[in-house]
Amino acid sequence: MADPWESTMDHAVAIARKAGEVVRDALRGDRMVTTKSSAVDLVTQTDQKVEQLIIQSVKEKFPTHRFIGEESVAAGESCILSDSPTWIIDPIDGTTNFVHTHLTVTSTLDLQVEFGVVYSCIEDKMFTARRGRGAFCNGEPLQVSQQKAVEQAIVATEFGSDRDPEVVDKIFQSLRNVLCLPVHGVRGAGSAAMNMCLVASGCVEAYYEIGVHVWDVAAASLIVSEAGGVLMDVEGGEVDLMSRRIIAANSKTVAERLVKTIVAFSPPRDDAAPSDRCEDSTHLSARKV
Ligand SMILES: O=P(O)(O)O[C@H]1[C@H](O)[C@@H](O)[C@H](O)[C@@H](O)[C@@H]1O
Ligand SMILES: [Mg+2]
Ligand SMILES: [Mg+2]
Repeated sequence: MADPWESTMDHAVAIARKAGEVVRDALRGDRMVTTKSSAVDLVTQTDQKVEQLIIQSVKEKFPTHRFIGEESVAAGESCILSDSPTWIIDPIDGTTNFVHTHLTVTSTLDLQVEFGVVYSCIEDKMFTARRGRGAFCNGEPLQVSQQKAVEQAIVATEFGSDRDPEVVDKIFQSLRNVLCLPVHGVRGAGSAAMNMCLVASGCVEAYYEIGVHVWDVAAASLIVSEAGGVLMDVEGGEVDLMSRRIIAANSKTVAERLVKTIVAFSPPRDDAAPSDRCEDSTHLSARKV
């Protein structure tokens, strides 16, 4: 049966590839860095340029579609899912890697519940998933790891950009608990979306994080699910993409072991009123890197 969203997803893949070209070009030049919710929550002009490139390109083809973009929300736009087709965009997931010219940088585009696209532009890996039709990397099918014993697993996580000592303590308590399960290892790609694509690819058994945003995880969530993986809230139950908490695992067994291990807390939700979000954008002076 013909897929009504096929041409839309093709456009998403094409614009993700174009975004990757812009990011790769920017890596060869200077990057002006400013900060958002904390001194280590970085953003560059390239993040903002790529997000506008994506949004303008989609608006031209699909004028009724809505958007939740990381940098648009940072500039004060709402972060509310509507009944209209809504694109959730992270122009650069792994901005800190981008600023430090590390390798893993992705751009993510998600059209809520229909398809997800994550493009890792340095590796030239295009991760895609269409609801009910599987997950792929450069056209090759993806399948999560079959390892169900968490003691034989590698788990991915990130430390986020909140440096409140009480939050950092909870993050480290979780990390300690996970390491002492024990697990074979803990890894972090510096990009939530890339960590989740590693789960979908069977490279690591699970990823968890408290403090991510909906734009970090929306596209890769569908890629994990379509690769046979499981999404769960850190306290168990269905994941809520606006809650800023997620476990993406190869199986319910591994996900439930992590639920018992993680020290849960609840950051301000992405769909909270702007005044209730801790992400009040305080753009400190720009610096060139
Ligand atoms: O690079 P961005 O899009 O800002 O996303 C990352 C976020 O800044 C970090 O705090 C998280 O720990 C990562 O998982 C995100 O990928
Ligand atoms: Mg991100
Ligand atoms: Mg980003």
